[in-house]
Amino acid sequence: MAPVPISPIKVGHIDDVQELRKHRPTVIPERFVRDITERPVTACFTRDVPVIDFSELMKGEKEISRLGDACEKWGFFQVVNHGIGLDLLERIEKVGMEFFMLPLDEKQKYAMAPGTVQGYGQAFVFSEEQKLDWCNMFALGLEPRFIRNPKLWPKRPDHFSETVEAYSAEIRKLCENLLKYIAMSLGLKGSVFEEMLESAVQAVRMNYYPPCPRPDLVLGLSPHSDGSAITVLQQGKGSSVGLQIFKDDKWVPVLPLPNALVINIGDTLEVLTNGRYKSVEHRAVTHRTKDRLSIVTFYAPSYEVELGPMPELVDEDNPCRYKRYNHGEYNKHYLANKLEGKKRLEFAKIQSNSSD
Ligand SMILES: O=C(O)CCC(=O)C(=O)O
Ligand SMILES: [Fe+2]
Repeated sequence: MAPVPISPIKVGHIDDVQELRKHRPTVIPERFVRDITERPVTACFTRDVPVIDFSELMKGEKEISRLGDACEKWGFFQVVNHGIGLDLLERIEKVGMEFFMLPLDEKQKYAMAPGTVQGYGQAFVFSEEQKLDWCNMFALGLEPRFIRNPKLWPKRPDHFSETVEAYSAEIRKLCENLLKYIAMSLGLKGSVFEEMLESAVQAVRMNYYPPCPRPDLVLGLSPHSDGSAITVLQQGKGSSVGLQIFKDDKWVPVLPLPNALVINIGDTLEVLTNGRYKSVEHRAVTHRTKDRLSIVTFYAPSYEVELGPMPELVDEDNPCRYKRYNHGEYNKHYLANKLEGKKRLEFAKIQSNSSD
């Protein structure tokens, strides 16, 4: 079922979760069953993830300071009145869902090769022992153009590619603007991040989580932080509640708000802000009867860029916590390791005795 490996990585047999669900609806293969400590508990700690009104950010100080608070205390927020047409949000969900509903052999024309992250399949699987996520993914590199692999752009469903293009252009503008306001919330010049990221890398990943007969035993997506500067996540309308963030030692669900987009701080922004705005561990859980679609855009620096904490955010009280590195190197490291909380950020950390 997995594509023919070109790399030496041995991932073993990876069940396609939608096919499993179709043909053996009550079976959960061992590779999906999590160790007790990793299993999601059903008790929910509901706390309201901050909501930022994008149209208010343009008006000045007050909302920008709320944005700063959300980045500092949560690392996650939902943005409303973001200016992206609702029809476009609906269209991307429609083509995304239609893609996942195609027959397996059609989707496998775009199979993700082991150890890579573009195409259809399960990313971040590196060994036969590793637990699998109850999820199917489809991912495409978008910008800069040289990261595109035209063979992986699906011919079906109709309008898939043009919808992805239109959607991604809008999301890119939103990312640029959010980074501008995030810089302003730190008292920095609005263009500072944009200048640092240079020609930003943008990728989109659609995650489809079929219902699972035992949501208590599996994870939809393993805990991780994103390697991006920021991530924009659209939760499908009518999808089950699935995204959870790790806050104050508890898993907190992000309850979907109609037409809002979820934004989170990635590892890169944590480094640039010297840990003032931290990336946050998050995961997805499944539901017994409902499925779920999420459409996720990663907005990250150009691979050539050298990164490190900004001098403005380093002083005697805030000593430099991260080394300088080439983002391309970090990206390789990120992609070569399984999803495991914030472990991959260790790459950039200067070891100290402090707790973070
Ligand atoms: O599906 C979700 O809500 C989480 C997706 C996510 O965290 C990711 O794709 O990096
Ligand atoms: Fe993520």
